[in-house]
Amino acid sequence: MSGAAPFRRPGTPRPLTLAAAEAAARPPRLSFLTTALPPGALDGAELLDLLTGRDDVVSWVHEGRGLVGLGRALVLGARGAGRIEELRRAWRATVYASWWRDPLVRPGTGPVAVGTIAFSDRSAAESVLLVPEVIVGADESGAWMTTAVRAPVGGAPGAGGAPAEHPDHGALLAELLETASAAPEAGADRGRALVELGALDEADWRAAVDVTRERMRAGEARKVVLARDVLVTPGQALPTGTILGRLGRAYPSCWTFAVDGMLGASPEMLLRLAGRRLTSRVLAGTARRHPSDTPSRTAELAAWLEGSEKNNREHALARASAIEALMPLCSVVEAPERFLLELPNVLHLASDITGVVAGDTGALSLVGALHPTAAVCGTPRGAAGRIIEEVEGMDRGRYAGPVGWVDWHGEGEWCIALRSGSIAAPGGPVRVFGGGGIMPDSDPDDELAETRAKMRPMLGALGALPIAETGRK
Ligand SMILES: C=C(O[C@@H]1C=C(C(=O)O)C=C[C@H]1O)C(=O)O
Repeated sequence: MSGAAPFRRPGTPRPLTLAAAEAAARPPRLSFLTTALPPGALDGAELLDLLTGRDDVVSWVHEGRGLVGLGRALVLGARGAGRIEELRRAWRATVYASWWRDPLVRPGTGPVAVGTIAFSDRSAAESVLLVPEVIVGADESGAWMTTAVRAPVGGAPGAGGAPAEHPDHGALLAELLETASAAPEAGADRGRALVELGALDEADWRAAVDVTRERMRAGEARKVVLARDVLVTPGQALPTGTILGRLGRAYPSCWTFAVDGMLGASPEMLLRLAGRRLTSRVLAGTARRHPSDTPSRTAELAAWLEGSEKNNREHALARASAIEALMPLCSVVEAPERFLLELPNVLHLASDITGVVAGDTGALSLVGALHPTAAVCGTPRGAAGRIIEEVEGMDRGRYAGPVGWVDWHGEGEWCIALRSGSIAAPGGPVRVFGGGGIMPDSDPDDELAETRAKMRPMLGALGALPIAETGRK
């Protein structure tokens, strides 16, 4: 055990856990209260500092802004092919049945649920939408707090109903800041982390790449994204919030996320929907780099990647399939030239696609339409999905699935859960994932090295890399 108690305010009832289909039919009633935090209220603390030393946390932080949360007021769960649609309906019904007060009305204020969705329709892993008991958010205009509690029985639904008792936001923030400053320093690792093989060892994974190449050469698919996993036991029990702080400091331009034990620092924004405007970032095509590379070495790598025929083909397939998926949903789609995205562990070919969503399609419906993209599954989707299932030898769980948040009117932000791992029990071992797009002319050794580079953010945060390779500051 990590020694850090999960967040639980005295007197709060057990979290309400419901199957999404049941919640859609008989929605739970929550009460949400958002208040602005006064300027300077965070007292110099970063959002992720509020999670240090804690388990049962949620996170969605990019360049120091976003949402962090604690506890669970409600958990909605679903499995199978209809999981995203069931969760969407359940959340919509919950919002309709709930009371809230939100004087700010900005993205991320008011009722918000965070979610993590299994990659495959056939996964044994549950897909969830979770409402934290407390959220602290920050954007360029300031910070806020939202609390969620169960609504009293009898009040009318909707924003006009009876408010429930909410904790005092000022006192709650003071308590969070105090616990954060008392939490042990996140820097040093005491013991050595143990890294064990996952579903396939390295030789078997290279053989899986071989088989995949053969099947592609025979015409079965044009691109297939294969992944592998390792099991990491940190040298000391690490609370989830402590791991997140390390990820956020080492990879600030990524989205440091955590929902229900799935956590990581993803560079790939599946979609952001705000004011009907949609943004989606497609990453495909990768060069590995080392944190100690000189600028001229990085420039060489960048030139190699931008000129690599194989990587450009791989990127073009992923980009085209994202545009194709968005066209029927948007009145306008724009896809400017691809660019180079630099991260501490890898360089990627990247395309930022923007659009204006037609009608009232919400973020979760768009997630359902886009997932799984060619960047994490392949082209054509059906054939690539079959090959993955047959050769990868594992259930991906929520790895490479959508992770993000949705608000009261269906807008929100969703990434693809990459550079990630899953924790089954607080303080316990972490299953870390990494994958890469396989093309008919891929080299299995290169692809294996690429998966290692993509595991580096998580391995570094778990103390399983030499310190020089962590990118940690
Ligand atoms: C599959 C992963 O990454 C994806 C595959 C990429 C590639 O093959 O070049 C690049 C970015 C991601 O879309 C992963 O990080 O595990």
